[in-house]
Amino acid sequence: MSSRQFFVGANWKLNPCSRDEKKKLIDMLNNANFDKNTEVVVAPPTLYAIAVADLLRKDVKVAAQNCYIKASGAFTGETSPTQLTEAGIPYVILGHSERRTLFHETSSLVAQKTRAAIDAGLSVILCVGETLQERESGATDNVVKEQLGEVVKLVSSEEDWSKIVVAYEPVWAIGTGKVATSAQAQETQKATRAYLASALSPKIAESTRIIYGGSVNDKNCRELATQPDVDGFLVGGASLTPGFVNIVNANAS
Ligand SMILES: O=C[C@H](O)COP(=O)(O)O
Repeated sequence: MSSRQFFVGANWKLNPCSRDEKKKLIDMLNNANFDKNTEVVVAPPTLYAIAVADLLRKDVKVAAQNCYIKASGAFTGETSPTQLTEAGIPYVILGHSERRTLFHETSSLVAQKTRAAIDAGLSVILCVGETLQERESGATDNVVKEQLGEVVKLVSSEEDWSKIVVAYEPVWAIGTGKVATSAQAQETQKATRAYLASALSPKIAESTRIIYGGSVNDKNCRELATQPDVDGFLVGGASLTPGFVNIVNANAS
């Protein structure tokens, strides 16, 4: 049994839009019975991050969904990692496939953001994952290695990696209802851990949490959670529903 703490992140993406919806989600989280052994992190839209952190129970942490590589300057529309730290936001999601695809973020930029976020004192949920075409052509492990490899070039110490949670999110499973099988998630996450062992060190590989994201819901989470290299989840759509509580508790006995 691994000593890694189970981790469940809620990625609200660009939701909710109304104050009422936001309040309902916060009430749902504040009234939930969460497994005490699971670390729970909620990523609201950045505009709401401070308000959500103020209203949320203190055993649930808040993440931003993105940040820039610079602390300040003429970068219209961006959020700086230093500003997040100053605002008391401890986590940031970086490299989400929606950012890579819709906003053309390269693995190199994601790596620079990861470096900047850690330098500013943030912890990072670092997303990686392949497209359907890449999976079908047998390129999954290489795609994940390439994405992580850029980060490894800039972030290599044990201390820095203790601030990173790797989220394996196959692009074909995100928001599609097409969850990876537990065998597929385990196979890729095991290979990802093996890559971290060879590129960094066995110690870093053993202690880094590798979570799964992509159509996780309260029905499929328990089976996925049984896999030895699945250390938790990054949840999109289902994090906006009451079923999220069961996902947080997927690893509880
Ligand atoms: O960050 C979360 C992932 O994009 C998964 O989203 P989903 O659970 O809606 O498939």
